[in-house]
Amino acid sequence: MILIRGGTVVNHDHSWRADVLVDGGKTVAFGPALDAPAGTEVIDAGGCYVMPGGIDPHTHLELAFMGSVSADDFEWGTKGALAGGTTMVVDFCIPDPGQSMLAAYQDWRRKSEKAACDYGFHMAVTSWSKQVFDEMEIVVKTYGINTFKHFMAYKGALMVNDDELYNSFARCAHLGALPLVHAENGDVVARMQESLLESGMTGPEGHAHSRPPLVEGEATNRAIMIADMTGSPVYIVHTSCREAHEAIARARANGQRVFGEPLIQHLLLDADEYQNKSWDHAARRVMSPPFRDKRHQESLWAGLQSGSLQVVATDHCAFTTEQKRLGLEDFRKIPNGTGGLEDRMPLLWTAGVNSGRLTKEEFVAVTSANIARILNIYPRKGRLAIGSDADIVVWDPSANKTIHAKNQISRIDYNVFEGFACVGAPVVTLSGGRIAFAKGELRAEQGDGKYVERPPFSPIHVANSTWKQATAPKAVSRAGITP
Ligand SMILES: NC(=O)NCCC(=O)O
Ligand SMILES: [Zn+2]
Ligand SMILES: [Zn+2]
Repeated sequence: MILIRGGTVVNHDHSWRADVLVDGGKTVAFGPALDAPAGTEVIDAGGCYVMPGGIDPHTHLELAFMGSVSADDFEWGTKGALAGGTTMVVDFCIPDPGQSMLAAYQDWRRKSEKAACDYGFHMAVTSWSKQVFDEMEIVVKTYGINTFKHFMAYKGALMVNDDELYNSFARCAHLGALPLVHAENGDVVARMQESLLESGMTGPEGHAHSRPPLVEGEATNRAIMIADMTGSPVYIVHTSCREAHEAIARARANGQRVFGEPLIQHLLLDADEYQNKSWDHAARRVMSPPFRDKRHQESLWAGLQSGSLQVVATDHCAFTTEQKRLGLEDFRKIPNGTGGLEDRMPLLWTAGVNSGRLTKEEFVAVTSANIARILNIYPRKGRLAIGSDADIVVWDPSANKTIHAKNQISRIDYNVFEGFACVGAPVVTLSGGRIAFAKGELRAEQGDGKYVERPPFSPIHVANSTWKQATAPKAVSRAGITP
């Protein structure tokens, strides 16, 4: 047993002073002054907040992508996560061209055996066929995956067209699953890339110029409207700009079930980085969508404050400088992706809670509770309650941590947040009832994490489909043919 003594318990809707008792991987009791049964390990949480461990629903660990394999695998990615207060990741299972979803799932289960914290998968739909239609049902019913990812970008590789989106969203609606979308107009990006290269722009700045906010705003609108026509809710990953946020906010104001996920990178890092004279510096920051200017960052923060954006993730897809150099001659070949798993929670606390943009309860909402509800694993995850998984972070709001690549757990040789000074960090992370990280020391081992199945037909899905059925066009019943 573990007793967390003297802290303030913070859930997304309420905070109160309580000790927390953990037993057998679950949270079993709360109270103002709990006794420690014999043999109990006591954690002093005086002056600290005791919160649900973070859930990062957007990672790419050991992903074969753009001619390389992302450098953080399930072991190092999840160890970094735990050191930063995140206790569950959801990674994207992406079938190779022509590979069945079932085979891809087996590959991901093999790769993820090394995970040090709990994990789940989203399944990517990269083409449409009878086989895909059939396999989606197995993925939901047998593998416990209730989310399907669609790329509107990466033309010639992962991109799907509107017809495929429509078919897949409709299938998701039927199966009680939620479609996720990478929303950038891949056709337009490809044309802009060609013209920038023809004009002689080969460096990483070309990556940003080929993916302006309009490319994302257009695709976000399109995905949202296609989802509405199929009767499905939809979740837009890595929402990076005002145009995309406004599309989501507008749809929500119209009663549509749409969710938006800004990344910590897009909240904090500027488009200016791509103008840096150092090729390596700029290339290390190449990701899709690219970083934006302050106007967009302010819009994303406002979305988190007002509730029109619900989740902060990382899209952790880390490549070394050497891997980035695959694109030295042509920015299209720079592997897309950045890291952030270890840093998301301290950075968001510092820039969000310490600035007054977010309350500590809203911090819990956007780092765990909201996504747990969207993924239909709440309150097992995303809440401190009796019977919930003991995935807990003891958070010291006065702890100082300056981010340096030389101290990080990630396997890459730099950190896009290098030098950021954080105030607020985990002192202890419990994962599945065990101390995974304490006072700077990582205790979790590879393989400690468990695969988390997620049932379909979340309350959100049920409400949405009930409403859609009630408001669907109905045939007019007529007594006979009128001559
Ligand atoms: N985001 C990014 O640049 N890399 C990972 C793949 C994706 O999410 O698009
Ligand atoms: Zn993406
Ligand atoms: Zn991604």
